[in-house]
Amino acid sequence: MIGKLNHVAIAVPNVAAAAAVYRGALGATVSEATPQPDHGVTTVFVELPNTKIELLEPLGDNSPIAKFLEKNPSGGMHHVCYEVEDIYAARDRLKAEGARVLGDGEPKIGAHGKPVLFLHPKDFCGTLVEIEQV
Ligand SMILES: CC[C@H](C(=O)O)C(=O)SCCNC(=O)CCNC(=O)[C@H](O)C(C)(C)COP(=O)(O)OP(=O)(O)OC[C@H]1O[C@@H](n2cnc3c(N)ncnc32)[C@H](O)[C@@H]1OP(=O)(O)O
Ligand SMILES: [Co+2]
Repeated sequence: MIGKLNHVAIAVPNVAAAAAVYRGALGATVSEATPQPDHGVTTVFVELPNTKIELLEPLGDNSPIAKFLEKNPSGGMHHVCYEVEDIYAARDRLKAEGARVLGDGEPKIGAHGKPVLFLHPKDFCGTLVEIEQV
């Protein structure tokens, strides 16, 4: 069911500083920062030959990554995103298998303008999993 690794996300306290590290020391191609108010984050994407790194900074008072950063003040690996062909079929299969789909269970439009869902880390080896329909 899951396909390519679309991105690995790193939550950071300051996305501009993190972007400068990737652009400078690591010599990567880095996007501009994009506020994503519906998701409570500001994102920067680092383009790699085979996938992307998503840098995330909290946006607003109820950011879903705020608590993660309290526990990891320097930042840390936050989630992985796998591609799926049909997000509704994937959701229904995951729910049938007893996995917890976060939020109201309805896909939201993510940073790439595609539908995304998140799955509870406790059901996936302690890793927050995002699925994105491509
Ligand atoms: C613009 C969209 C963009 C895209 O790619 O398109 C994005 O990726 S947006 C990314 C930000 N949005 C989200 O992360 C939405 C889904 N996340 C959530 O709903 C929350 O972060 C949640 C529920 C996973 C955790 O929320 P919170 O930290 O407030 O809850 P708890 O402290 O109760 O955590 C429960 C339990 O899970 C552990 N945890 C939390 N976050 C992670 C994580 N990133 N990876 C692994 N484990 C995580 C936490 O430590 C708790 O475990 P416990 O043993 O009970 O302490
Ligand atoms: Co993501």
